[in-house]
Amino acid sequence: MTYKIVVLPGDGIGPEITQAALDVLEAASSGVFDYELQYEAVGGDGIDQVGDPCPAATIKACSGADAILLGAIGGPKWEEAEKTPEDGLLELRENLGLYANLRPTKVNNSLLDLSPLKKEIAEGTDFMMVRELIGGLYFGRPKYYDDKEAFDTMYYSRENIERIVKTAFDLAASRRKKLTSVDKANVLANSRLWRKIVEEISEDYPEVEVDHLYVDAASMKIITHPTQFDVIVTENLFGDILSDEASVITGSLGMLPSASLSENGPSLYEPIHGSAPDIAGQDKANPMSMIFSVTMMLRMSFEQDALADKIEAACSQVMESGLVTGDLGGRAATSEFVQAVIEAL
Ligand SMILES: NC(=O)C1=CN([C@@H]2O[C@H](COP(=O)(O)OP(=O)(O)OC[C@H]3O[C@@H](n4cnc5c(N)ncnc54)[C@H](O)[C@@H]3O)[C@@H](O)[C@H]2O)C=CC1
Ligand SMILES: CC(C)CC(=O)C(=O)O
Ligand SMILES: [Mg+2]
Repeated sequence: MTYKIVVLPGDGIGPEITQAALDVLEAASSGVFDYELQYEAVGGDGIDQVGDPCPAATIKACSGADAILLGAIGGPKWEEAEKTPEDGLLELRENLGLYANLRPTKVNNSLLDLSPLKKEIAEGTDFMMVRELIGGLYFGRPKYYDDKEAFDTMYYSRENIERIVKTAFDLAASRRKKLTSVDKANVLANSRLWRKIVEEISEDYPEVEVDHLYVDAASMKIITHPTQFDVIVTENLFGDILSDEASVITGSLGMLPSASLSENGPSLYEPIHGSAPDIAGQDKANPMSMIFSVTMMLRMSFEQDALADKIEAACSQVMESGLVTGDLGGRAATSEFVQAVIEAL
């Protein structure tokens, strides 16, 4: 069977790390996993190519794919566009119904030196952040600003909270059976409903231990006690911020992949970071976030665990040898790192 993967390279370092990860996939998968790639435009690339950061043709191609890979979008060139690359990304997520964004923070214990945290704090860190992706402040209407005032709307329906919370409980039940719900229920009405629903749904998962943290305290505990977490579930904005914070426990934002799931359609895999305009086009980007996005795809969409293991083992071997990109304190170019991974396969 030949699987169809739709590739959305996007902007900035997006195309560079996408190509890097696809080179690794091609080298590793020969004779094992058969796929075809279809390239489509999104973000600033969509604006430049067809005047739309979320072209109809892209949505159509994604809807018919077995899986989707996205690099990153955005950059100064399109900041003043009527419809920005970020608007396009949100539209893509909403159109494809990608309600659950899974962001794993897993420290490789043989690469503890890469973490800015003390070894004894970072060692054993392995948690999954489940971020609600198509609700909350990023989508709520009305939304408005002029020179005198501005407002956004934070809105969640019961159904949308139930859906993400159940996904997180299912995941916790399949892991170490601990779920931490992060909210701001001491202040926000949204969070009060969120917390109530978490408590209700917990009745159906007696084997899962549940606790609640306010988002401010959670941001502190993720850094001081990262190993206390197994699955974290939270709303869109909090998850966006906390996952960038969590990523650096592994050494760099450039290490973290994600999987976005819908109820019935294909899943989308993308790094958690943005288009990094400050290093774009310089062969400096860390491609690990995209390589891990590919291995998440192999596991979750195609049950190709052995192939994913093989790619990750080659990456670990290269990083353990000290060959790492600048964000991890090294000097390797993206191309040099990828070549070494391909040789280590
Ligand atoms: N999903 C997406 O496509 C996202 C897009 N963005 C967009 O990206 C653009 C840049 O935003 P920033 O706030 O600068 O966030 P960013 O995540 O692009 O970069 C933050 C910092 O991390 C570094 N970095 C990120 N990924 C890296 C990698 N793979 N290797 C090495 N270093 C890496 C960058 O060089 C920069 O110093 C904006 O237009 C923003 O809206 C931001 C976040 C997510
Ligand atoms: C650019 C935003 C729309 C998204 C973002 O920061 C993210 O998904 O992490
Ligand atoms: Mg973000």
